[in-house]
Amino acid sequence: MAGGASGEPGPGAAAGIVVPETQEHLFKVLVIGELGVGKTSIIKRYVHQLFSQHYRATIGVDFALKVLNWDSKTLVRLQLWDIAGQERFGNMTRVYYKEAVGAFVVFDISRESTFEAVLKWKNDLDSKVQLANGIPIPTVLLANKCDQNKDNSHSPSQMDQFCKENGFTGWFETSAKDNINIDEAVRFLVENILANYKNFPNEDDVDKIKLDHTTLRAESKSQCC
Ligand SMILES: Nc1nc2c(ncn2[C@@H]2O[C@H](COP(=O)(O)OP(=O)(O)OP(=O)(O)O)[C@@H](O)[C@H]2O)c(=O)[nH]1
Ligand SMILES: [Mg+2]
Repeated sequence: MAGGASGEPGPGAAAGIVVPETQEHLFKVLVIGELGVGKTSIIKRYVHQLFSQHYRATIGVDFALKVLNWDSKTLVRLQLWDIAGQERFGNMTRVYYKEAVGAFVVFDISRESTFEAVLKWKNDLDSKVQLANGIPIPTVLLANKCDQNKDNSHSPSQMDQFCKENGFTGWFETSAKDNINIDEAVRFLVENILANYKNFPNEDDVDKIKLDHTTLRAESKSQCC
């Protein structure tokens, strides 16, 4: 245990605690797409289980945090960046996209023009943020407001093809109103982010975990002594 074969007490033992073996990840995830497609509503539904019909446009960027007990050894902190639709015409997206490891591009199935803008968002994203190995960050397409009538029907196989051709990891029909497929879409994105992480661990993240454990020990010490 903490003392090890040498008989020397380990750092956890010195502080009177056992350092947990949980891996922690902090993932920055972007939510982008045209005005009014439901980005804020999807995040509110996912994080707070709330929905409102009332539309208040996001100005600039908003944030939400969701902590996921992914499995018995993995804790994921998802930092969701809710970027205003009107930012596509601004010049801040480069700043907002920095260090993101995953993204959702959202459109509204009842407004075809928002689907037409999806590739503008995807191209903007890919030109401004990549993984350390230069490949695009995993990006999931969300066809939101699936509780409404469709403006144009793209069949599932057409959507599959669209995703394949344009570098989307996958797509989901969602409804923030009726809570359809939102948990599933997030789970799918996180699985893909974690798969990348396993192949190319991000050193900053690893350092942060080390720091967290050091802090934990320091805090425990200050409490007990
Ligand atoms: N029927 C229906 N309405 C939705 C859904 N999601 C969002 N809405 C409505 O669509 C409107 C816009 O939603 P928001 O979440 O504010 O849209 P947004 O993408 O954050 O918009 P910006 O902040 O301007 O970029 C609101 O009136 C919501 O109530 C949905 O799944 N179904
Ligand atoms: Mg918004």
